[in-house]
Amino acid sequence: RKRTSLTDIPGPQPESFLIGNLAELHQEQAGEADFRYQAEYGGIARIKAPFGVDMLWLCDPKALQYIYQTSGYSFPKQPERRVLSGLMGDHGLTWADGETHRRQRKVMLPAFGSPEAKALLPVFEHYAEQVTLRWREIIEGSPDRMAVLNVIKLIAPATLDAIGEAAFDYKLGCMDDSDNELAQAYNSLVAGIFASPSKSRLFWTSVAHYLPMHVTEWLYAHLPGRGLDKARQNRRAAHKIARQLLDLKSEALLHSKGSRDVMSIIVKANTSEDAKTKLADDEMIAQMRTIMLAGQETSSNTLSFALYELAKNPRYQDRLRAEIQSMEHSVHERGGTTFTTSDFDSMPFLQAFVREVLRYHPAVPHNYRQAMKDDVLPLSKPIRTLSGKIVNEIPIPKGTRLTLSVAAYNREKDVWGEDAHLFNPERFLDFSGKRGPTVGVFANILTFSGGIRACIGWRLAVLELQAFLCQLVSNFEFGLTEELKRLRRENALVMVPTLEGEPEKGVQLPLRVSFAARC
Ligand code: HEM
Repeated sequence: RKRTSLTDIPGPQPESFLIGNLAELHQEQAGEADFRYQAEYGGIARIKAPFGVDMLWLCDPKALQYIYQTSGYSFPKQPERRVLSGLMGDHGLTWADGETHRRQRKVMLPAFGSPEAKALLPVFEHYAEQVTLRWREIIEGSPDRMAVLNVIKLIAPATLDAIGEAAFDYKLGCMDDSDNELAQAYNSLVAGIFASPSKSRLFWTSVAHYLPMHVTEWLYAHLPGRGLDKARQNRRAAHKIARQLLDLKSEALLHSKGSRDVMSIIVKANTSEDAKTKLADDEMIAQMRTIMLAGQETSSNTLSFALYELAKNPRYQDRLRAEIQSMEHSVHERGGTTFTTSDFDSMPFLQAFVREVLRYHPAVPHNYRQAMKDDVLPLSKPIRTLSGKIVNEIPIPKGTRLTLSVAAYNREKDVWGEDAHLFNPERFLDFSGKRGPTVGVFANILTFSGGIRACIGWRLAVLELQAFLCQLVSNFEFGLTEELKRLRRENALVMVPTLEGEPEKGVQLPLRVSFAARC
């Protein structure tokens, strides 16, 4: 009854009093409900949570800028979402809020700057090469020198190994041994836990915010269930390795042998903190698990969708390959064997393609926040309320729950042009630079989020995508398969590719792969 001010905002009909609009947002493919709301209501809509509670859904650039950038910590994550983050990454950075978040992020930031990311390029190039060698072997042994590969299943262990080495200077060995405990623990992790949620699961996940957080945490730690078992198994496997790594890093630092991996830098930064701001051992372990998850599923899914777009758009595939192979010639001419980050920067189509993939296929389609106090959201475009008023700001009461639509912002026509729903890398080639308010941390795309909670690893992610794409596109040609007519962009907190009718098989993206011609 208190939340009367939201009732005047137009929005979609809820499916029922118990489930509100949650089913369409989470059971349909990622972004589908969002695109409908965007087309019908513009940048903001009232949606319903269980028990008829009003929430806001939004993709309005000015409102998003206010929430992510301007308001500091005034829009914390929703508690039930934090508990899910805790399930996957303990009390690490994706779980933390307010002062705890500020303290943790300060210790972690020095490891994620531009020079630190650049120093890790050889790691990504190495694992991209390993994937290339594997695929070569498979294709050479296949009839007609063409194989249908479930690319995501083959890329995921490589990106996990890459993050292991980049973040911890440790060879996890998931590519060599798929029975490896850690490889198993991360195999189809988010899809196994969060894909295709039933209505009852959506209901309980949402109403968990009526319970104190520690009670929900206890329930997740003890309730039976295949998804929860998978999360607990992941926790055990990740903790075992994280504990060993933390001891190794601390020992190395004592002997002044710290290396350039992310965790060594964090361990070092932590030693300069005073007792009050220092991260405790369990927080350090939580960061390691957070980085393993945040840095792996997102990258392998994005890379897989990138290969899918190339298969779908042979013209872009040819153009990208020509640019990469021509740059390879220049590298060889100067006596080099691998690309540098400046080489990547000198490939305009690669830059444009990576941006367009990130825009079009955001690995995290929604962010969830709530208002810590009564507030007013500014809007880029006025809306007409149900009572007929034209308003360009929306007063919201303390506690209002917000679904921030990354998927829809990335398709905003005012920002990206009339063809925003078209996959078109060329938009980034002649883009004038005027896109409305600054929202996202990279190219103003919201995929890495923005502001004080923006993805800390975005530079690493972009480098990794570039390194893998250069190797794979230079060596292989990608084509579509019949199965891809059933491709789903599954909303499993992280967006993952699955095939309609085969949810039990987990992530799938079967492509025809053959050797690429050399120009
Ligand atoms: C394509 C790849 C990636 C995408 C799309 C992505 C996306 C995101 C998004 C949307 C958030 C904000 C989540 C929220 O506020 O609820 C985030 C946070 C985070 N990401 Fe990434 N990420 C990627 C790669 C990486 C990599 C490679 C790392 C580390 C090596 C990483 C580490 C983190 C961490 C630690 C956070 C928490 C930041 C904070 O709350 O302060 N991510 N990421």
